[in-house]
Amino acid sequence: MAFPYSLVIFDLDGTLVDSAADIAESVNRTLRDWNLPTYDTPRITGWIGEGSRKLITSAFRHAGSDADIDEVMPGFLEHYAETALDGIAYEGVVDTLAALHAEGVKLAVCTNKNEEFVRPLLEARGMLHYFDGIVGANTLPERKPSGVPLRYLATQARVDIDRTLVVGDSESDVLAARDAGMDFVLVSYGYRKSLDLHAAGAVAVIDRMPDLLGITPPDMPRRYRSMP
Ligand SMILES: O=C(O)COP(=O)(O)O
Ligand SMILES: [Mg+2]
Repeated sequence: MAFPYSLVIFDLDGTLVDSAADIAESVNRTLRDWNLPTYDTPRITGWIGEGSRKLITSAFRHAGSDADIDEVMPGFLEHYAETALDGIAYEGVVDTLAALHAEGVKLAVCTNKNEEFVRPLLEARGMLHYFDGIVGANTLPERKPSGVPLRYLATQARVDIDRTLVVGDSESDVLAARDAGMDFVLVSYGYRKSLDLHAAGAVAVIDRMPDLLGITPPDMPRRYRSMP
């Protein structure tokens, strides 16, 4: 059966690429620079999802520091750049992108990672050439949980919102997809916090990316469905 959407917009961290350990390392290097305590990866993973500034702010506040984050950011972004290419694609991701691409489905990335880190990472994992559109945290005036970057990508791809699917792992993805009025699929393996996967209104919850190829959309267009 043909894939039921014409455009798929993927989240990056925790959806396509497992980057938590590298992000944690860049946070800890920054904490060390400021003589602050460091944290383990699961703890830091809980702060990922709303961009690098929120992430380092959470880390510094938990460490008891009230340092001016404007002063912290340059060093953090340097450490982030040092580790940004280390993320590993989750199992089956590249094959799934290849299968969708071969079917003529357009593909895009919408992430709260800064744009300058996105292309090099996708390139390093052999995925860059599959994507027509890429939006990072600093590409547009608004970022997830706003639906603006998702709508921008659909407009750019000339695909209707009803024919666009969002695939993500966290609260930001759910809120952005709902705001944009787009269907969404959640991966169960990512970096979500308190999100209840099965109550979020997803078209499907998948444990492995290749399962995306078998999803069936609801019969009813999204605007007629009740929201949770
Ligand atoms: O870097 C972040 O805060 C999260 O990035 P994501 O939107 O790709 O999950
Ligand atoms: Mg994510």
